[in-house]
Amino acid sequence: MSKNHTIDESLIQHVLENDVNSDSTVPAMRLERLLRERELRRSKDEDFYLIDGWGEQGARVHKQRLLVVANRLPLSAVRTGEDSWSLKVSAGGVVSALLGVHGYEARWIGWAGLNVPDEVGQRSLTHALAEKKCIPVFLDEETIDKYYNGYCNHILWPLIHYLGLPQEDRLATTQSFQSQFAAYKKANQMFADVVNEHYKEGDIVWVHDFHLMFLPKYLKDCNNNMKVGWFNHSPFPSSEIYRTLPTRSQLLRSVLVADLVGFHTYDFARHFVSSCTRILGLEGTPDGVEDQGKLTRVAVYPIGIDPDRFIRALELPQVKDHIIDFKERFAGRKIILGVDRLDTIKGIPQKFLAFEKFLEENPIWREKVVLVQIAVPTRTEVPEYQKLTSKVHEIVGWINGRFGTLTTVPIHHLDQSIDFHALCALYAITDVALVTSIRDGMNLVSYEFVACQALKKGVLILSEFAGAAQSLGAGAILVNPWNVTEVAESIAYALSMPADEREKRHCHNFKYVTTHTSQKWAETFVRHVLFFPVCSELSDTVVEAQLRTRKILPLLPNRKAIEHYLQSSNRLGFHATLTEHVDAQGRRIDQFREMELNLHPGLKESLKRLCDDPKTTIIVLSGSDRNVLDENFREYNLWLAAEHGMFLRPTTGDWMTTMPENLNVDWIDSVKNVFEYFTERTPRSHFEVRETSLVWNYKYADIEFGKLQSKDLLQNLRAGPISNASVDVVQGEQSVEVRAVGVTKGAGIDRILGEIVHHKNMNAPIDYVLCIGHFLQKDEDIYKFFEPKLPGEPAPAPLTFPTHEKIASRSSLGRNEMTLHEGSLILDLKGQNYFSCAVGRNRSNARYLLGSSAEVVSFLKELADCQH
Ligand SMILES: O=P(O)(O)OC[C@H]1O[C@H](O[C@H]2O[C@H](CO)[C@@H](O)[C@H](O)[C@H]2O)[C@H](O)[C@@H](O)[C@@H]1O
Ligand SMILES: O=c1ccn([C@@H]2O[C@H](COP(=O)(O)OP(=O)(O)O)[C@@H](O)[C@H]2O)c(=O)[nH]1
Repeated sequence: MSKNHTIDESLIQHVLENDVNSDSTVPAMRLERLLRERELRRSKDEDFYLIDGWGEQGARVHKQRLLVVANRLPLSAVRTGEDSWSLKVSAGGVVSALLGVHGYEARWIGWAGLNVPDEVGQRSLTHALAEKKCIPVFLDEETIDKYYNGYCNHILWPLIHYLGLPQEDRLATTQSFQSQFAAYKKANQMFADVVNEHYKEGDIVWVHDFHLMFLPKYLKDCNNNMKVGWFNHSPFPSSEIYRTLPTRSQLLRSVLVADLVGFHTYDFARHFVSSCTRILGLEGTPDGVEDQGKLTRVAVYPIGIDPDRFIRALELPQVKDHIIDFKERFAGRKIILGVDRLDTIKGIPQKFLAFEKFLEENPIWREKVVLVQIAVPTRTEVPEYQKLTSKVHEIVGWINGRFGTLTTVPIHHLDQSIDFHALCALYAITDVALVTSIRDGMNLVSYEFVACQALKKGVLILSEFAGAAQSLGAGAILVNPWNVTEVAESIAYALSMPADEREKRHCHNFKYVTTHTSQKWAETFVRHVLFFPVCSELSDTVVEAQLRTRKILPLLPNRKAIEHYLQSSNRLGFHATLTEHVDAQGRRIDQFREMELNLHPGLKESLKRLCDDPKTTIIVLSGSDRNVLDENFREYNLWLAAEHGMFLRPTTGDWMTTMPENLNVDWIDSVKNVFEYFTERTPRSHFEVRETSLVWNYKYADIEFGKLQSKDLLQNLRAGPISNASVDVVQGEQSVEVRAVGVTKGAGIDRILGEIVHHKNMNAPIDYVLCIGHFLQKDEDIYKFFEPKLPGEPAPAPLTFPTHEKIASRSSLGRNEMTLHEGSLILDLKGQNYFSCAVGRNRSNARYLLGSSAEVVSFLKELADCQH
């Protein structure tokens, strides 16, 4: 950090301390000017800035002190003399993300990356780091070896990334395992000691990652009032893998002492909770893990980057110079970029093998493309990493030897880290970024690439095993890195992708990356350590997944349906397909227009005529809520039934509820959280919250991606919010709906009919029913309701008017005298005056089929034209 930087900061600090109190907004022009200057200076001096004690926007001063505790400090130290040090920004996503967080009075506690055995060294390094608000934990050589190289990187890291426990030399492994575990605990205690030394009452302690799973326990053992959050940056594997770890229970129990436990994705959180339930026998709830009344909250906080830092950097002269230089160097060739720590989880060999396959299959590209791979050395003392380095070199040599020429090599491989400016320049000029992690907590390289691509709009090929696949999957090409053929084909596709598709994909991701920042991630997590909204407890799940079918349907015999209609005198019509996503001209709205439901314009006139016939009662029965129906049908003389019949509105009059009194809807908030999470990560998906159900709809999203996301969403619902709730999960073609048990259109109809008969004072049975709809399987019980007898089924009990009391108990309506004899028939369809009709779906419990909404429109027009 430059000298100017320090003066600048202290000036701002001075203004803050003298002009404002802790809670007020700072309007002063002076401060604004200083902030602008600081921004300008930051963009000039990108070497390093740390969580700096106040808001990036400069609007509000937070006095919240935060102790960030991570194994690695954001600065790694290199000794240049007995008491002099050079500090360099550490590599890795945790550091990058946390460097983008502002607004806290923060201190970072961690290891500086080397052993400093002597007192002079420790004192001078402590001093040098203090300027950057960093506090070192000094680990001795043996602890570093056994804790960091051993237990963390040889045992835990491969295990949580699904690579399993080390298997070679079982006896030695077992012996070293025990001493490594002891060192792990010792190191955690050393971190705890430093935290305790610097802790002030009211601080929040934010512990990061799998290196420090014992820390929450050690801290709380000392001071139970300390607020401690633990966030895991890596995957948490399925309990089937995790349970192989000999020390599995102790680690889980220590983490559970924290006030809040966070993960990047729902999958990781779910795996953690199920490990606690299966291994420790504790109870998993929608909010976390419960142990004898004590709840540890477990939640999802997907990390982000500081996008502005990258966007601003592209304007810097140093970056522009790099861009010119790289463009010259790689002139005439498309650039594929890989940026990874040289880690076993990053799938670097897989990436090279896929690239080799691509070159093999696409000779025309051989001299027109280069794969630039930045492989940042990491954990170089660990044998697996040493083996990986040799393996990677061998593959690079092989491919370059095979496809290189006297003037070009296909793979430009660097075993080095590069500086921030060069990295930004590389991101900006890249055509295709290639991320092939075989497992990755998130993968921030993919976010950084997107942030730097506003001009070029290059393609991101992203492993489906990276946490980032859930957030950037809509714009990326998702691949299985083990499938080299698929990756090779994706490279070919990405290199020749049309500009409009590139742009569309890039826009999805750019929007996500620039709105889901590391700042927001940190603010949400820290706020939740202090306060967390707790959901209520749930019971019983039912999952409806398959569309069960009866037969292939015949087309609706229009003539016959109309003839019977004309002969009848008390008709009932049900419709559920009157709304469509259409524009004013009746054209179906495409993916990139508005998503509001509108009454099909071609229907308006005929619907009006049908509704106004006194012999006909029309009911629109929908899953939508009351507002949607009011907006579309206000002007018509028909009945509206919203939320699958839970609410009913007569032709004239107000909405009433037909909802059973004991209906449990306590689960709605927790389901909403899951829907919100997936909606944010699935562009063009949306969800609706109603009083008795919620629907997540991905009809307008990319269908492939929507399907993938819906699978994840379902798994996460089942494992969490609805694991014990009285709900039905109904999968539509492109939707997932969660409803209170028993809410179906068929169940609704029973109550609705009673109301109508009563309301209209009907004194003759209904002698014609037309029921048209595109129903989910769950709602197809409506067809059966009117069906005298389905083939192979026993005849249903005849439908009669319910008693006065029965109706009154089902409804909130005030009641007049019944006009028909109780027990007399409501329906008199004679088996032939019933026309149930599915729309656009071949297999259904309906009797007939209409091919599309347009066919519904033309049939109803025909019907209206025939009546007088
Ligand atoms: O400190 P090292 O041993 O050199 O390792 C570097 C970091 O690697 C891991 O990063 C993870 O965090 C990223 C940000 O959340 C995430 O995007 C990535 O997928 C993870 O691998 C590790 O978890 C960190 O603790 C290390 O510092
Ligand atoms: O030479 C380099 C190349 C990359 N990075 C950074 O390393 C981080 C890698 O984070 P990611 O989440 O992708 O994976 P991790 O290394 O944390 O597992 C990114 O922020 C990169 O900008 C770095 O510091 N030096």
